[in-house]
Amino acid sequence: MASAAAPTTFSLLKTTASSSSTIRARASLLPVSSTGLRSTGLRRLGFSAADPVFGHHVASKIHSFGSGKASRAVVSMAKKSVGDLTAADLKGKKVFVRADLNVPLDDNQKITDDTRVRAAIPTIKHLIQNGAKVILSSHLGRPKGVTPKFSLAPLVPRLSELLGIQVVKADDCIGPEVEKLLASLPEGGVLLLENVRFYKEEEKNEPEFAKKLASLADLYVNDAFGTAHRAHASTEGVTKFLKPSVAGFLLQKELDYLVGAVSNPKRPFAAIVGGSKVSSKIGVIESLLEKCDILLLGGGMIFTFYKAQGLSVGSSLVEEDKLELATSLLEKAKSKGVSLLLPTDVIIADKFAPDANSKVVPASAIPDGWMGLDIGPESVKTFNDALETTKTVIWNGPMGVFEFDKFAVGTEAIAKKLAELSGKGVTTIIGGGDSVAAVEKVGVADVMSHISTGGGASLELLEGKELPGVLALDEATPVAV
Ligand SMILES: Nc1ncnc2c1ncn2[C@@H]1O[C@H](COP(=O)(O)OP(=O)(O)OP(=O)(O)O)[C@@H](O)[C@H]1O
Ligand SMILES: O=C(O)[C@H](O)COP(=O)(O)O
Repeated sequence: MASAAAPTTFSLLKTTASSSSTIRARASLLPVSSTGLRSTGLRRLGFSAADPVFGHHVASKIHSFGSGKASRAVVSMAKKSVGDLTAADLKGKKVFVRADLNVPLDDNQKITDDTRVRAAIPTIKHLIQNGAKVILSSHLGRPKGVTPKFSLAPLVPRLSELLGIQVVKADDCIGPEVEKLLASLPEGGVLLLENVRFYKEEEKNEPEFAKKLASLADLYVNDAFGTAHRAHASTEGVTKFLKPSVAGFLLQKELDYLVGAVSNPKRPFAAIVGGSKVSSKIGVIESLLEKCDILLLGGGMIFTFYKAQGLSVGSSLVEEDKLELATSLLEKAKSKGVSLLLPTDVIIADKFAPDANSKVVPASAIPDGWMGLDIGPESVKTFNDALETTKTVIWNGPMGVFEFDKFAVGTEAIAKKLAELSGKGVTTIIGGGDSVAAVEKVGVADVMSHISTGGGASLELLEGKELPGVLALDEATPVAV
């Protein structure tokens, strides 16, 4: 039986960089000088300190992965960028922009989190400032046919405010009404199409529907990172009928961090993986084990690892059919020379509820009838000490049931630690989903190097999968900066 008195640590840190041949999202890795890259690269990507989402902190850090003479940066994902298009390419042109404006709305149809709207702005601004006519498209929710509560109408005021122009809204996404509104759209104007998922053909990626969408425009920009893992008509099909088809600034930034910084990190590189179940994170853990030096595990999945090591876990969440897998992941970490840390103490509860009785116990001493709902203070300290040594950190999945205040301490402590490290120049990447919600809850989202706007899409990228919405875009001509 493994001792629970100290973190389960395997081997020393790796010191060599992983091979980039494992990256399947086709990063274009170009050599750069240690100083000359940043401002040029940033201008090329269209970021500025004034951007609503990409503030100075993020802008000043992007594209500085790696270190020393071997320093290399991901200039693009080998995809043509909207930043490559100038006024000569754009003036008077109708540009179909697929964004992910799938935002949460309250019962009064008010946007409760506008992150995705703000994230879409740099691309749209670049286009309108260069005289293009922007046809803006998105889905919202998962409607089955035309469903008023999934209309994109609530997006118009916020988009108009952020862009500083009145956005025009169509009641359809194809057809004569859209064509009429487009005919009267001025250069620098934005026409927001209705929810593209009101047509079942969208998710079926039907070529005839994609062709109709494409027929509205002269060229295509995909900036919908959150939907890039879907091969739908507006994310993939449309590229077959519109050239050029290029990546927007948000899509590029997501790829630069979630693929670029992760596959070519400044080292030591730590990955923190939490969440509920190990089964939903197998791909992510296996992929990160190829790249990281330190792996910290938290969340509900740790109990499957404990049980695999012969510890009793009370009524904690356990996936009985994943015990062998947990053992093989521990062995894999060891063989790869990755330092894998499991929490040594946990906060346990007598029921799954916000008002449960709770106490801190060693991971080896969870009594029957109690369940682990957070990592304990000793583990937080051990994790923080390990993180202190790093230069790049990626985090996916909460350390505990952070929705209940009593069990949010471990998750919040990690969020605060990453914020502190970010302030010291460590590249900090929050890989989507609930960890983003946790970082926002603590109020430290602004200081992280990158907060992904994608849930499923970011997980798939971290698993090393190719995203159809990215693959479909035109290849870039590599440019040395
Ligand atoms: N010890 C635990 N026991 C049970 N559930 C837990 C535990 N720790 C964390 N969770 C739950 O895990 C959930 C998040 O897990 P998930 O795997 O979905 O993470 P994620 O990848 O960040 O989110 P998403 O799936 O939205 O991308 C949270 O709702 C949290 O309450
Ligand atoms: O919110 C998301 O993850 C994206 O907008 C994709 O939405 P979907 O899971 O409904 O395709």
